[in-house]
Amino acid sequence: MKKVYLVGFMGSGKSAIGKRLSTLLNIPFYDMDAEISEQTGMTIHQIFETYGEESFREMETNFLRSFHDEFCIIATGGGVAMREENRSIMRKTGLVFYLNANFRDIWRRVSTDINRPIVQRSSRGELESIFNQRMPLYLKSAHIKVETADRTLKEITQYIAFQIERLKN
Ligand SMILES: Nc1ncnc2c1ncn2[C@@H]1O[C@H](COP(=O)(O)OP(=O)(O)OP(=O)(O)O)[C@@H](O)[C@H]1O
Ligand SMILES: O=C(O)C1=C[C@@H](O)[C@@H](O)[C@H](O)C1
Ligand SMILES: [Mg+2]
Repeated sequence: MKKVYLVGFMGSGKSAIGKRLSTLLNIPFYDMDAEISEQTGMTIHQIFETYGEESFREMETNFLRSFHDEFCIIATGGGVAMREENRSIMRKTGLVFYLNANFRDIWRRVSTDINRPIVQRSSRGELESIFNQRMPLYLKSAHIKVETADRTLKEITQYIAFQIERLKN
C-alpha cells in the first residue's frame, strides 16, 4: 500500500486525525489544503477570491497527479472526492478512508471558522444540502467508512491505525 487518504466533509476530522495517525504510526503526514497554501503562498480563502473555486479544484487534482510515491497519510480537502479523476487516483494509489460525521457536529465545528470559504458563503440549510449531495461521492471514493459520531479523536485514530496495519501488505 502506498498511501492512506482521509476523505470526508469539512470538519469531519481529516486534518486532526491525519496528524494523530502520523504520530502514532510514524508515517509522514501531508494536509492537501496546507500543501496547496504553501505552494501558492496564499490561504485557501485568498485562492478562492483571486482565482475562483474551479482553479482551486484544478490545483487539488494536480496535487494528486503529481504527488511523489511514498507510504504516507494524506488529509484531503473536503471537496476532493467530488471529482471522478481524484477518486480514481486515490483508489489506485492507496487506501481511502471516509470519515462519516453527522451534520450537527460538523456545523458546531465549522460554522464560525473564517478559513473555509464554502462555509462562509452558505447558510446552515445550504451547507446541509451540500453535505447530503456529497455523501454518495465520499462513499464511492472510499474503501472503508469510519463512523466518527460519539467517538474521540483518539478512538478514531486507533481504529484507522488498526485497519492500516491489517491491510498494509
Ligand atoms: N471526533 C471528534 N471529536 C472531537 N473533535 C473533533 C472530532 N473530529 C473533529 N474534531 C475537531 O473539529 C475541528 C475540525 O476538524 P478538522 O480541521 O480536522 O476537519 P477537516 O476534516 O480537516 O476539515 P476541512 O475539510 O475543512 O479541512 C478540529 O478542531 C478537530 O479537532
Ligand atoms: O469542502 C470543501 O469544498 C473544502 C474543504 C476544505 O478542506 C478546503 O479544501 C476548502 O475550504 C474547500
Ligand atoms: Mg482539513
